[in-house]
Amino acid sequence: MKLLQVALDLFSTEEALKVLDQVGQYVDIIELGTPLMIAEGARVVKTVKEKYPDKIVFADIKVMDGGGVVPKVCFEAGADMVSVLAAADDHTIKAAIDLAKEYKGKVLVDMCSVKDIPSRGKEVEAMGPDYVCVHVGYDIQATGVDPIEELRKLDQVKCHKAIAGGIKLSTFEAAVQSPADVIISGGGIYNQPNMGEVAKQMREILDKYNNQ
Ligand SMILES: O=C(CO)[C@H](O)[C@H](O)COP(=O)(O)O
Repeated sequence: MKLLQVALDLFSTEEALKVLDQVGQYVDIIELGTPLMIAEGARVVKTVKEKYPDKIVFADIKVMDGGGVVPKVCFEAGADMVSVLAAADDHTIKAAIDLAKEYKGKVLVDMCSVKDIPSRGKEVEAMGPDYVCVHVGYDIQATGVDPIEELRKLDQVKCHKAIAGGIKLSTFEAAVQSPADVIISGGGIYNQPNMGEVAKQMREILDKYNNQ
C-alpha cells in the first residue's frame, strides 16, 4: 500500500499545527521538516505525536554524522522515523539503522545530492534501511530536475522507496504511478490557499490506486 506524506517545512510548531488541522486527516505520515526540527527541536516531535498518535511521525533531521546518537533525542520524543543522508559514511547509516531497531523505529535514507544514485542506492540498500528516498532538493528544483526521472535511477534497488522534490497536485498522480511507496509533498500542500482540499484530492488519488 502506498502512503502519503506531508512535509511540514515550516518554522514554528504553531504553523505546523495549523496546517495539520486542515490536512492531517488525509495523510499517513507527518514529516516534521528540517527547518521545523532546527527551529523547534525534539519538542515539536512530542507535541505532534501526542496530537496525532495514529500517524507515522517522521523527524527529517538529515543526519550526516553521529548516526548512533543524534536520532536518539527524536525517538525518545516519540518519532517513528528519522532521516539519514545517503551521502554520509556507511558507519553513520548503519549506526542509525541499529539505533532505530532499539526504538522499534524506522530510517529513511535520503539520496539528496548523491551524484551516482544507481550505485549508492545499491550500497544503501545492502544496509537494510526502511526507505530509500529520491529527493530533488529545494536548491535544485528550479533547474527542472524531475523526481520521477530520478527515481528511475533506483530501478535496480528493491527496498521500499520514497519520492520528494516539488510534488504537487498536478504531478501527484504520476508520482503515485511511479515505483515509489511513499509520495512526499510539502509546499505542494501547505503553500496552497485550499490546502485541505488539495490534501483530500491527493488522498482520493492514492486510495483509488491502492484499491485497484
Ligand atoms: O526535505 C525537504 C527539503 O530538503 C522537503 O521536505 C522535501 O523536498 C519535500 O518538500 P517539497 O514538496 O516542498 O519539495
